[in-house]
Amino acid sequence: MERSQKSHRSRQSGPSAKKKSATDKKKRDITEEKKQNPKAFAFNSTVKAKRLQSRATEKEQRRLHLPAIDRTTGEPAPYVIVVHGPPQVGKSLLIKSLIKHYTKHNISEVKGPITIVSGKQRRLQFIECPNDINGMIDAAKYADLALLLIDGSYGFEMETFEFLNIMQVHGFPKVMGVLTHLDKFKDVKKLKKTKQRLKHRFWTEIYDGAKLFYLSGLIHGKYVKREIHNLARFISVMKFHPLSWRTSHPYILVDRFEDITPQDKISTNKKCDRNVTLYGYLRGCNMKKGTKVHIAGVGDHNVAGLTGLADPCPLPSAAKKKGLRDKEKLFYAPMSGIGDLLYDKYAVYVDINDHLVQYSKVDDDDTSRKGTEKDVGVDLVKSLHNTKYTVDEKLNKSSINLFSQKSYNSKEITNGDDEDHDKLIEPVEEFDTVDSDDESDDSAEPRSLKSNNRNKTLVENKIEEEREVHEGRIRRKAVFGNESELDDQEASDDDNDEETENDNSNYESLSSDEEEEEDEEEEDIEENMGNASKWKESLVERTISRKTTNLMQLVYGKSETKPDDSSHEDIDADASDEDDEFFKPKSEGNKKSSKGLEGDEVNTDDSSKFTNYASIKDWKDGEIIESIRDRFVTGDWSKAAQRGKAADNDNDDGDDDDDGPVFGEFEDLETGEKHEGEKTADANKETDAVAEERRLKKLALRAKFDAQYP
Ligand SMILES: Nc1nc2c(ncn2[C@@H]2O[C@H](COP(=O)(O)OP(=O)(O)OP(=O)(O)O)[C@@H](O)[C@H]2O)c(=O)[nH]1
Repeated sequence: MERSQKSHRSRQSGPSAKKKSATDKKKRDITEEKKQNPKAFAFNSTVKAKRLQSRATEKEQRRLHLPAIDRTTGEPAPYVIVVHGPPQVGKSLLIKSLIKHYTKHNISEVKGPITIVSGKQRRLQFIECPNDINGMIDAAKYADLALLLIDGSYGFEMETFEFLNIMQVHGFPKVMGVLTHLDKFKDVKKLKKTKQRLKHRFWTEIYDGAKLFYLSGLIHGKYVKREIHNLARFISVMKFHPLSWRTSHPYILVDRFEDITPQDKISTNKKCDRNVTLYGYLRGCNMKKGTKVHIAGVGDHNVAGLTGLADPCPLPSAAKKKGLRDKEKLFYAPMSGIGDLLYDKYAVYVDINDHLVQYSKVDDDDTSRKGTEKDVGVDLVKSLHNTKYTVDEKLNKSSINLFSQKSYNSKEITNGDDEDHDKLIEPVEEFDTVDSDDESDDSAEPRSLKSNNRNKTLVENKIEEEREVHEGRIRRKAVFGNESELDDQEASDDDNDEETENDNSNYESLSSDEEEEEDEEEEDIEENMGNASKWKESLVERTISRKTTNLMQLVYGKSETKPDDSSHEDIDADASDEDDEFFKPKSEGNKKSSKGLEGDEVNTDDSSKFTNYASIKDWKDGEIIESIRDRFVTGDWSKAAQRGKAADNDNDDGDDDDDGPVFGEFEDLETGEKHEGEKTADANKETDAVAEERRLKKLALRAKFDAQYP
């Protein structure tokens, strides 16, 4: 038997398909035609299509901005990038790493603004934000982008939130978070969890999706090249939207200053008025001659003259070519001692490299400076050092706190065996001066005692400040109210030996449970971060307590159309409660609420609406409703006293323990003077008759109404 061989399947695509003969091509054309599906790009689901469309529109809207008027003439001034963070977080190192990335130059120290050319059309000016409130306020005024450095191994510190608050006041510039010290984590899972936790917190504080960079550690004392590259790329392409106030006001970030007062003038009078030249890029709009200027931290001054100078760090030539050539990667940092020859109006300066001079703060203190001759540069730096000290001291003494503190009470320890001894002593002494309730022991204590050393201060927006000694210095940890609550709960719920929130490694304890599932993790984060669940709880409570009482129903009885049982019950319960409150002497009401606070049904938001379920009568019972009917205008007042008494007796049965004696008092007030009560009833007989008549009329009206609208 002959079997027909199965023919090869002809190729539909690829190079072999192209080699086919003309007839094949024809065939293929037909099949391709068939393949084309006219509905390929149509939508299947209308819901999905609608969602897609609205998303596209939203994206479009987000991209739209008010047209910004560009008042700048010539080359735009460099964008200012403020690097902010608590002490020792790695600000200088980040600036150094970024400068190295952009310019391929190493800088030994970061002092004052450092200008670099980052692209054909962009210059950047990096500046380290000082660690004091005044410095932060100034930085918030001129920052185009704020890099918020956060010590990942430690968590958020108060400085970050203080700076965020200041920025909110001065017009929020662009903000990016950078997590450092992540190499301190040994456990990968813990690291991951911490990253997530910090990211969510960061998002809550700024906006959902705010950029947060991770710097995983150091290589040869510098941050990882790849990570710095990514960060730099982000900064290079970032769009800066000008803040309206800034665009209409001229301002300068001074990157160099010289005291040009003649020497002889100073020698005759040390406190003479000085002439100072300030250099910097003019931003915002043009500055007029003769206007007064405000120098931050100095005051208002007259400008003797304004001169336009050659750009010390010009943009590369406009010739078309891709990228920057190394030659053009310019930078300018006069205060950091970088830059070659400097020309200005008064002189020409030749900059001598720092390592040739070698002066520093430490040498200064030791009075063994290496330079033998006194020179201006040394003096200048020395004066800068001095200024820095006084500002710090001033700040320490003034102890400004942005967040209001409910309690201020701190302990401190001294650390004898540490190389950072000097650093530690300084703030500790300062602490002594502000301590109100000091329980410190001056003896040298080991660092392991840090946990006892914590001190919590409640701040306004649910961020608590915890001062503690960490790595030989005092740090102000930011602890979030609900986070610590959660910790407490966890500590009490779990039998694990997890540390409580007061513990030193609180931060770690949060992420120490390794058996948790991913989704649980997410939940955990949610609870830690947002106050969502908390506020939702109180919302439900509030809604219940705010249910309006149907007075009409109470006075005129139930209508034909009954609301559903549960809500009816609620309404009645509330109403009875309020009535009780109204008809009871004050002491009774107070007693009730104080008793209630011990119970479970505490409405802490609105204690006036508090419900004591024990004393609730069954208001569905027609008899009980009848018993208070006469307490209203439409009721029969002559019987009111007696009925009231009956109702009260009912109540007495409910809870004898507490209410008994109080009700005696009540009886005294209302019905104790019985004759009087009767007397008034007699005297008002006529008015009662009128009231009765009115009541009947009303009842008739009601019946009529009910008949009309069943
Ligand atoms: N292990 C580790 N060390 C880091 C990291 N970042 C910075 N450091 C180190 O932390 C120390 C402080 O870094 P700096 O750059 O001087 O920090 P700073 O914020 O400028 O400090 P101040 O100017 O004193 O506020 C340096 O010794 C850095 O090497 C990091 O991610 N991991």
